[in-house]
Amino acid sequence: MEQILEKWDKILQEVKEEYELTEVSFNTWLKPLSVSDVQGDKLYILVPLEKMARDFIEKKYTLPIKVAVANQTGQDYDISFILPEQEKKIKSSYNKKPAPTSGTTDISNLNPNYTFDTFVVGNNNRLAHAASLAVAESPGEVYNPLFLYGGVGLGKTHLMHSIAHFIQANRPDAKILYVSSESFTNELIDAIRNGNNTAMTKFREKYRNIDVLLIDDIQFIIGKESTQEEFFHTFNELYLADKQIVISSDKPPKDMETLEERIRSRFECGLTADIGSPDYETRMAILRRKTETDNFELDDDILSYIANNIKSNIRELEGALNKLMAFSNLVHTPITMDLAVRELQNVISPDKQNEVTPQLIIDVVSEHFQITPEQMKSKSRSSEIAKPRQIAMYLCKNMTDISLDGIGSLLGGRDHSTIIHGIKKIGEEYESTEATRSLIDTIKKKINPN
Ligand SMILES: Nc1ncnc2c1ncn2[C@@H]1O[C@H](COP(=O)(O)OP(=O)(O)OP(=O)(O)O)[C@@H](O)[C@H]1O
Repeated sequence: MEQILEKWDKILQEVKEEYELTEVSFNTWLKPLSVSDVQGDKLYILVPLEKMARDFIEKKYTLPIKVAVANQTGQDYDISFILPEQEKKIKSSYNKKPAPTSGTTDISNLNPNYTFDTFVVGNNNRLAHAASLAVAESPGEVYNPLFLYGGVGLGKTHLMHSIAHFIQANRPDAKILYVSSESFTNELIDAIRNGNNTAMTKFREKYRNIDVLLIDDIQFIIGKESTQEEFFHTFNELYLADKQIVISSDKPPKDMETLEERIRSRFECGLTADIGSPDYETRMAILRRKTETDNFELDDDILSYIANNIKSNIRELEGALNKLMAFSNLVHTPITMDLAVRELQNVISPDKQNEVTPQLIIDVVSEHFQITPEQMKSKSRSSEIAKPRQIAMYLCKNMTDISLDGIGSLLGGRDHSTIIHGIKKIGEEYESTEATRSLIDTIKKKINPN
């Protein structure tokens, strides 16, 4: 809540600038708005005007504000606009919710949209997804602990919330606790600060009297001695009682250098699954699913433009789409490629997307065939490697100015005649075979969507 309050003026300014609102529109619709409350991932915005105005603001500004809030705070919120007479009711109903006590389920902090149904499975997350589903189906029985790791914005939290939702739906009696390692630390510090045994006992009861504990972003407890110590005992107690533990982190246990050895070895005794960067197909599938869910029509070329230019972070991928949706909603205009390029210029660097280099071609072809660029450069003559290599030769010749010798040296020091042979072979297949033509065209689009 504090973070949003602090940034509120900036959030409104961002909407104003992004959508080029006039002073009159800004002063009439946005300026009167204020933050009423934040409850979990719900942001309540107070509209001190009549209902009609509220409805208009809701229709026109929900997405722009959602995007600006996400940009300014790094978090996604569901936005609700409320009238003054609703404010009291919302606050009191939330406050009535009992604070989680020992042994109760506390998943009020889960995002309802993060479920297995909305999670797109690709090569980058197949193991992590399968392991999460297995754990959700049989908590405490298969992989314990389940340790999920991967870079920023790749779906760790989404999978953890999916596990919690699934268990809650199928085992309503199970006591589930989802918490970030920061909250765990803060609660512990509060209990210690309280200085009495009751506070500490309460803390321990809360964390040790449950069936499933999901701790997100465990890397934040590293180096905090008393938190590590407390976590170690919590972990042991749950583990010995066959209770399910799911942990996420930005790196695997072996790379968490300052993590105590005894904790590291506990982490490694279950299953460790990583989530990598999504490939082009997965990025497209995620974008398509989101446009379907939000009922937003967007040309495949534009989706492909986004998928080609935002590669390593799904949060940013979704952010780009949200931006286009907000824009289209606001100006009631279908999004064309030109508009998309213009609107996303701060997210996607225009120079980058046009620059087709031989290295980019090698990377994209490798990714397409799921081999590594090193394999492409290797001596291997197996058809799984040789064919992609020849395709890379052909594309380098057709899409860049590089010399034949240059292609040869990039592809593992191959001589001139090998490169000519490869280019000729694929060129002939392109002319004579429909399948090769469509394959090459698809890869070309991945390399340069324009
Ligand atoms: N495979 C996927 N299918 C659909 N949506 C996904 C997928 N992976 C990630 N997302 C979406 O991307 C966004 C970021 O994911 P999430 O918050 O789970 O990332 P994270 O790995 O926990 O990031 P961080 O390291 O910042 O905590 C979320 O909106 C999530 O729903």
